[in-house]
Amino acid sequence: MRTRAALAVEAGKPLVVTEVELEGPRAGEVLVEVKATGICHTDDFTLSGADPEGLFPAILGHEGAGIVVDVGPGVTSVKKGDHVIPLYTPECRACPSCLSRKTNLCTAIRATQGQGLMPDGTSRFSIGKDKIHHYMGCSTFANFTVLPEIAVAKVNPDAPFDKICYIGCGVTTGIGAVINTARVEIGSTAIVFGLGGIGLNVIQGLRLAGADMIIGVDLNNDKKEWGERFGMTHFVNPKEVGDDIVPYLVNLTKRGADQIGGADYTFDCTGNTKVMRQALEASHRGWGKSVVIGVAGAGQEIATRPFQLVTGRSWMGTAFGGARGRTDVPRIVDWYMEGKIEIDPMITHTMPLDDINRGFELMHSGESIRSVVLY
Ligand SMILES: NC(=O)C1=CN([C@@H]2O[C@H](COP(=O)(O)OP(=O)(O)OC[C@H]3O[C@@H](n4cnc5c(N)ncnc54)[C@H](O)[C@@H]3O)[C@@H](O)[C@H]2O)C=CC1
Ligand SMILES: N[C@@H](CCC(=O)N[C@@H](CSC=O)C(=O)NCC(=O)O)C(=O)O
Ligand SMILES: [Zn+2]
Ligand SMILES: [Zn+2]
Repeated sequence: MRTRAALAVEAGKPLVVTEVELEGPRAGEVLVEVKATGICHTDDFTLSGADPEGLFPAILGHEGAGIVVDVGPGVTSVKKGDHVIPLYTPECRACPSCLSRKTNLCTAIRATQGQGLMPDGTSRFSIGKDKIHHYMGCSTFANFTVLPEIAVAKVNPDAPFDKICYIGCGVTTGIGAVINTARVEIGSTAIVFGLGGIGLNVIQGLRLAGADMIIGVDLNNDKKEWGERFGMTHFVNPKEVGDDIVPYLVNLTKRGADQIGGADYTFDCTGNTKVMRQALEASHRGWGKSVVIGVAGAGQEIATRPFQLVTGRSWMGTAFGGARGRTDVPRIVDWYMEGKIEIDPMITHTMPLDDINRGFELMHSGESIRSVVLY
């Protein structure tokens, strides 16, 4: 069949909307009609050329929702007509990682996924004789896409595609980082660096978890109102604080008899390695946990004095908020349907596929929280 798609032709260039050929699902695969897809900063990161795994030409996009329209031989867990969210972190429930119960990082198909291929080592997308790479196993910037069965979560069919697509990455990553990775307790203090599509979901996760003090840090003052909308209690713009934001934040988090300061939990949602260091060092001596969510470009490294770790701070990271996709994503969709979490206000812009590059421009200018492409 043929499908419309936004093609990443080469690094640093706008996407090109065109028709591509799409082969049907093989054994263990499903064909999905994508109804909506969010544009995440990670799509921009890969398009920029900063991703060591970036491949071109490729069909990017990993934050979608749609309907199963065909299944290949042997598929048992979903059928035609099911509403699904593609999973860039699949859940096979059989690999050593899934069976360990210690991680959500299923390893069943990670190698081929990183090469832009389906698990059998081939691509379903092409233009003429030229192969097009898949992306993060999802390629939701195509109206139709093929995914492994283990990489789709079946969700409530009443849930609106244009909102729940965001659960395919941003919502789950932010809330999951708080609940699954940091395991924040009621009454905690927390600092969130970067109040974009991920950081605001960390903030709503902290509100759900019952954190007392939720400090948001962003260079853009417009984000103050956004943070407050989802539970932030204090806002700090580093440009207004002076040379070093760490002592400022440590001082801000001094409470009662505890005059050491530092937050119980900190989260980097910027992808900036200097900010990652600030986040670690602004966490509490003895027990502070600092979670790296942001993705940094090829060649970048984090640094701190080992003494920061010797004195009890932990540096940790999270992919997809530690969520096991097929198990946890349907539950998060239900939380949305039950009004337990908010999504609608964060989707600030929608557009047809033809205007997808505008979604990237809105991200660059800081005007959008999330742009969603509607097919
Ligand atoms: N680990 C994971 O599973 C995931 C990681 N990510 C990554 O998370 C990061 C955030 O993604 P989005 O929220 O979609 O991006 P975004 O572009 O919507 O938001 C980034 C925010 O950080 C702020 N910011 C930038 N530099 C800053 C600095 N030095 N100090 C304070 N604030 C600063 C910006 O003003 C903006 O508000 C990206 O690096 C993205 O690739 C995204 C999804 C999943
Ligand atoms: N491919 C990159 C890094 C990209 C990355 O870290 N991706 C995150 C998800 S970001 C979503 O918006 C992730 O889940 N990583 C785990 C994985 O197995 O890919 C690189 O090579 O640095
Ligand atoms: Zn993402
Ligand atoms: Zn697995």
